[in-house]
Amino acid sequence: FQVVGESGLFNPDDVAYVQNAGVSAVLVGESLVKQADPGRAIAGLFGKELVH
Ligand SMILES: O=P(O)(O)OC[C@@H](O)[C@@H](O)c1c[nH]c2ccccc12
Repeated sequence: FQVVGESGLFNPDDVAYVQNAGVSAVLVGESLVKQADPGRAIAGLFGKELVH
């Protein structure tokens, strides 16, 4: 089965933290809907800049 990390993930450190704890997917809500540019916010969460 898949373990999902959810809630309270606001930055790349948070995502890395739950990944280190063994999750294979993340569910992010608040930190994305508060961003003006969700695509960029997703890229930022995973430590990548979007090509533009
Ligand atoms: O906004 P956050 O803290 O990133 O959380 C996202 C998500 O985990 C959360 O919205 C959620 C997970 N399961 C739910 C079920 C119903 C409503 C909301 C949720």
